[in-house]
Amino acid sequence: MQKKLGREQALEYHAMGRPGKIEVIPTKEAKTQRDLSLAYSPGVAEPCLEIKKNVENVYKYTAKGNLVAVISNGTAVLGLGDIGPEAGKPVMEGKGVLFKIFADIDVFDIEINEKDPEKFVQIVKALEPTFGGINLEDIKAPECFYIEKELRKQLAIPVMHDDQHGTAIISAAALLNALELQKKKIEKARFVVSGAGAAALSCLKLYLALGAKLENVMIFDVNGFVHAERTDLGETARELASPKKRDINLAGAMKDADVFIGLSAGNIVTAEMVKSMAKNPIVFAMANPTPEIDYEIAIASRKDIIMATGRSDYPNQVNNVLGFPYIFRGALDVRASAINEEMKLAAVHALAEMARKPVPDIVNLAYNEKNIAFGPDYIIPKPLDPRLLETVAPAVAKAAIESGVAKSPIQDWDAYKVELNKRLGLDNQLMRVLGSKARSQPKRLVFTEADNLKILKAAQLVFEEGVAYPILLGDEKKIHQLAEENQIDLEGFPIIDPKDKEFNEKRIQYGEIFFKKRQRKGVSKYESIKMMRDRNYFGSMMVETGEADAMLSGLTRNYADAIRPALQVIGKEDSAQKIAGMYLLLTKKGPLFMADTTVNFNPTAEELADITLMVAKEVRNFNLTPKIAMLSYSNFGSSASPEAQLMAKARAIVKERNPSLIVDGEVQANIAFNQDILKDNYPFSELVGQDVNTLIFPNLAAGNIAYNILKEVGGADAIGPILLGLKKPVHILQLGSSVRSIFNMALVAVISAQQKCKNISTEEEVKKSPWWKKFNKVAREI
Ligand SMILES: NC(=O)C1=CN([C@@H]2O[C@H](COP(=O)(O)OP(=O)(O)OC[C@H]3O[C@@H](n4cnc5c(N)ncnc54)[C@H](OP(=O)(O)O)[C@@H]3O)[C@@H](O)[C@H]2O)C=CC1
Ligand SMILES: CC(=O)C(=O)O
Ligand SMILES: [Mg+2]
Repeated sequence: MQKKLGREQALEYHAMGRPGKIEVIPTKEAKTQRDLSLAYSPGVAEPCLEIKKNVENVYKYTAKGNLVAVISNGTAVLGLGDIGPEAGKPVMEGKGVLFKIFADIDVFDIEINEKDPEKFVQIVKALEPTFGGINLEDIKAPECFYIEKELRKQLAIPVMHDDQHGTAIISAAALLNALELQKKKIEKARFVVSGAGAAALSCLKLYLALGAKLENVMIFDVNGFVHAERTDLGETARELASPKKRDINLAGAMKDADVFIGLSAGNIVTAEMVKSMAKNPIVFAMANPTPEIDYEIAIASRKDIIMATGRSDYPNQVNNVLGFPYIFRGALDVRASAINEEMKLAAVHALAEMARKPVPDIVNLAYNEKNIAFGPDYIIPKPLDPRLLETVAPAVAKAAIESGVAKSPIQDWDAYKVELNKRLGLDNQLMRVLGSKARSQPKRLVFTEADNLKILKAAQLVFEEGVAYPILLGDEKKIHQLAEENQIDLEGFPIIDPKDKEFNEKRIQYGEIFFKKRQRKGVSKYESIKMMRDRNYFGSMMVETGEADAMLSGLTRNYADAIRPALQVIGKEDSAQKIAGMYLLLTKKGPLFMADTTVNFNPTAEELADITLMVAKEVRNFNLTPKIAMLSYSNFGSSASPEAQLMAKARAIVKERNPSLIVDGEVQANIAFNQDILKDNYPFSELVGQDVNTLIFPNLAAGNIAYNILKEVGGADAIGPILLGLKKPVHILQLGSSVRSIFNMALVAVISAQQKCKNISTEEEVKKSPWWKKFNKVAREI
């Protein structure tokens, strides 16, 4: 149910906070006077002199080895044409983001105001000392061919024009698989290529290297059939042009063709043309953002087709994001002096083979599919597949070594793979897993403060991301006005104002249920019904009665007021147990779960044990094994104070109740994370050899202070508070949370609803459930 993005959202995404998508972050301490003397003058002179003595030392003492320039002059930006260097900058920044998140490569995006190829080459050449590699991007043909050829000749670092070779590599991998599935031989296949630009001609060259025959190829550009007698062709187009002039157009050429390759412009191919192709045709319509033929039209035109586009919203996305991060990763890691044909072919085969292997669950989850498997709808790996890095980068690195362009060959390939996976960042992976898990079974989520702009934006986001079906509580008029003022499309979500007379009956029904629960706790029937005018009671009751699956509240209320209704209406999982609050911190070292940060001020050892066991259960919900440190200011009995003994005692109770849980303490936080000290001084500890991911604090003050310091000073993202111990998922947001934090909490709420409320799971069922039945406008739109 993922929705198309709106213009406003795209603009707001780029403009919000610090404009643009990137910043520079120092990698060394630079806080004290000493740090500064090392980072800059006088200390910095030492690496300068070492590099002066031997220029190769630049890789040892500077960021060059992991730094790629994404360079464009904005003359062929996506399929938008010559829009200029400034207008191309968002694409180049975006590419920087993809390099970073998929392969941990740092990027400076450089937009150059120069169309003259010779001058462009001179400018880029002069940048060589700064970078470990150069990714040329969105430079139009035929200039791009000359520019890349010259730079490859003149520079000793890898240079790749991604629109040419990235596209060629990915589409070639997809083509090999499609040909196999369609039982066609590349040598015999008849190709029609639409476009004679950077991408199209390079793709064709690579297909020829893989066995395609030029005599079986017909190329078309904006002026029609590309043949040797034409005088308007660039050098590369001339090389590949048909030797004979023929009176034929695209439609004529496509008759009986086996393969159509489109890298030109949108909507230039018709269903009739596809119908006229040979049996089992392959159609790659890769123009962005509009393909040469619409996916739906193409697949409706015949059953035996294999169809791919450059878009993420259809199967078989042939897009260069599958290549450039990993190709450069492999090239940088062996200090390759170029990206040569061998390396490109290695990437092609690695990608093609990867698509034939069974797909891990995390990929199925990420795409909300049950069983992605090699076949007509899956001929190329998916961009969110975490195996791409450990598959493509080593293949490229190996080919660089074997073809003699690697200056720093890799010795230990197993260690290299481990290093690559570390680069992916556990926190990124975790967020992807959470997103995927939530999307696999979206739930109905009540937002009690829907007359707040941040909540409305978050509700829109969770719906668009396919994470949840929002139910909005609040003043309907106010909500609509806010939505209108801020161009938020409410998609017709149910809007319920519990105070409205329209909901009299519902208030009575909920009030009676509530009265049964609280009648001996000092609440009268009249009061019970009246209390249902309060959105927190009403929302909690929706969850309690199964008319919704989870609830988010608290953005504008104090914690105690927000949590009370949930406790009274829904109650605890186990009446004897405590409830507790946990935070998930996404730190540079990976995710850290911290408790209790929000509910229990001074828990006893028994209560701490309860909290620890609840946290352990929740950590497993995140697909992680809890490795728990019970924190204090002393280590394993080094202090006899009651405070220190409290944590040792809590740990003993936990072990008694769950002997297999990895948990130890009392221990200081720094020791819990320092394997050397642990091994040397406390070899008996269960934490030796374990990456601690869960911290239990002796009291609320310590936990709360610690997570806030990590967040504010350490720059960690905080998700929480995640309320533990309630029968059904209700989470109380922090006062003033950002839209992103609310979204993250929605993921958490949906995931726990998946465990706790298995009743509603499919879109069909949601449409039938009470609030949607009532608001049948939504039922139509979901
Ligand atoms: N899916 C992917 O990963 C990628 C997709 N692309 C897409 O491919 C397209 C081309 O990009 P690129 O090669 O960099 O750009 P170029 O400007 O280098 O090439 C565009 C080519 O398309 C031709 N063309 C334009 N309109 C038509 C038409 N109506 N009929 C036939 N040919 C036409 C042009 O002809 P002429 O020269 O005569 O004007 C030119 O040969 C873009 O849409 C781009 O988004 C590009 C890279 C990667
Ligand atoms: C994907 C890409 O690089 C392009 O469309 O230009
Ligand atoms: Mg491009």
